[in-house]
Amino acid sequence: MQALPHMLRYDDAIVVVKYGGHAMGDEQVAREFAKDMVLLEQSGVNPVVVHGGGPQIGAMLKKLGIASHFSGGLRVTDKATVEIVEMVLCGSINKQIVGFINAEGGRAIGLCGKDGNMVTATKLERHTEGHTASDEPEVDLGFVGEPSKVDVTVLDQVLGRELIPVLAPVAQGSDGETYNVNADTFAGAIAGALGAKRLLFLTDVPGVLDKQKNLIKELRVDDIRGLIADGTITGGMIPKVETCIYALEQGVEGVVILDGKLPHAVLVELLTDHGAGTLITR
Ligand SMILES: Nc1ncnc2c1ncn2[C@@H]1O[C@H](COP(=O)(O)OP(=O)(O)O)[C@@H](O)[C@H]1O
Ligand SMILES: CC(=O)N[C@@H](CCC(=O)OP(=O)(O)O)C(=O)O
Repeated sequence: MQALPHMLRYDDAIVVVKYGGHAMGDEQVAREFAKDMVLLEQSGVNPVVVHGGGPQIGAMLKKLGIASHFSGGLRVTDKATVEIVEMVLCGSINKQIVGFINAEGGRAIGLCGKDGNMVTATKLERHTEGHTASDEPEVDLGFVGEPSKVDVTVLDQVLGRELIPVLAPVAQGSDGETYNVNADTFAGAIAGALGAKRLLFLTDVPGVLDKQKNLIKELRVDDIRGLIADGTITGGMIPKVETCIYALEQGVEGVVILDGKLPHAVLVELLTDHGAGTLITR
């Protein structure tokens, strides 16, 4: 009964769930995640899954003897690397998640940004090794893109028809090239374009932590800027909270960062009174 008011609140709402590569490491957890997506869909919510796969791309590149490194949290992506990124994200990972959802009785449809011109990317033209040091050498990230246009026509066709879209963060550039897009950024662009009620980031920490490593349950956009400035938020959490700010500015009502390894994290967050992670609002 505790879930009922929450189910009413999310009835027919779009919830974008970004499922990070670290969170999906354990098969049992991935199957539980798939079950949660089916339950949400059956409860009248419209879940849209955007998955990552950084560690899995890394493992495949290693197997093939292709060296890989990151700059400012993004993978430097040459021609050979982008082929593997597309193979791993749009191929094995996307189809594995689709399969897990289908195995739980759902009907998933696996797509990437290229399908129906959903996400068009432009080459990300930045940047220096660090986030702030201007004297550091410029790094060419190669085929790393940022979404420049989102066309939700395909998703509009899919949502509300008992289908669960599962999206891989690969996009086509207006130059015809294939681009590797950070999955957080991709999820933020999709959530913004769909006017999602919630954007959930499933990661490997309980949420945004303070300096004493305690969970911060609620944050406003202005608090985030302070936490970055004073060094509380660092590393991979920076692009994540920057995406939160972008999505909120695009009209998403609330963004939650939570631990994807927690059993049924999404259900606890959406359908219980206490929630599961850090809720970020405007
Ligand atoms: N204040 C903070 N609270 C929580 N995590 C933080 C914080 N600052 C930095 N981090 C780091 O951010 C990481 C999450 O980002 P990332 O590794 O990119 O996740 P994902 O692979 O799920 O996208 C955490 O594992 C943690 O090491
Ligand atoms: C440009 C860039 O860095 N792309 C990421 C795409 C996958 C991703 O973002 O996966 P996680 O969410 O698991 O980190 C990469 O190549 O690893």
